[in-house]
Amino acid sequence: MSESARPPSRESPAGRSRGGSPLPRGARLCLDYLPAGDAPRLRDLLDGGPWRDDLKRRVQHYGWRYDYRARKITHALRLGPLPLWLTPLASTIGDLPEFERVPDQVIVNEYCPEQGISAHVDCEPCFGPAIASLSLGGAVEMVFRHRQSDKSASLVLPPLSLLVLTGEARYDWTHEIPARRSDTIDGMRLPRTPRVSLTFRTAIREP
Ligand SMILES: O=C(O)CCC(=O)C(=O)O
Ligand SMILES: [Fe+2]
Repeated sequence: MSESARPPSRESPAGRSRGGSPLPRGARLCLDYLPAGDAPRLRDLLDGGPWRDDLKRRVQHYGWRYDYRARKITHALRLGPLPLWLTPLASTIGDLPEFERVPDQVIVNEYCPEQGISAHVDCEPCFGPAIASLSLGGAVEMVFRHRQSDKSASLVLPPLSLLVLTGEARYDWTHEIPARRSDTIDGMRLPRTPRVSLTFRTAIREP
């Protein structure tokens, strides 16, 4: 991972998701967050990583293993510090204004066409108030649904972008990636291609 100075990244148009409904407050998409030249090495490192296939999609856990069933992280699930190749990225994400400290937990999700992630709020007692997902590979649509109303919004996550969720977007809205074969992006039906995301979080440890 290059540690070269990162140019200020572009953001998605102020607070608007596709279709025009406002993005949940506290959601911010940084376009071209990862320099394109850093992506191939990251993809190679992930390809050779410790994939787990206990879900419908393949995942890798770093820092702490997350127990999807019990929805918690315990001392027993500590995997150790993030690998060295992830630490420069974790520390630049930790410098974002939304983060109080450097993320120490990362989940890598691999989505083949027709795979998604169902509507959820990232575990509230397990992880801190800011969450950031870096996208690699094919673009997908993420859908947000307000937990107390029928409001929804959706956003295309392009490769190299970083989605940061805090506040209402983190706690009051669910997010999901519909399991589909294609997405309609800018009026065009685009078949899905494999996508990998890395989600950075700060673990809240058991006392
Ligand atoms: O793949 C993504 O961008 C989101 C992943 C996600 O929501 C999660 O791991 O909790
Ligand atoms: Fe999530």
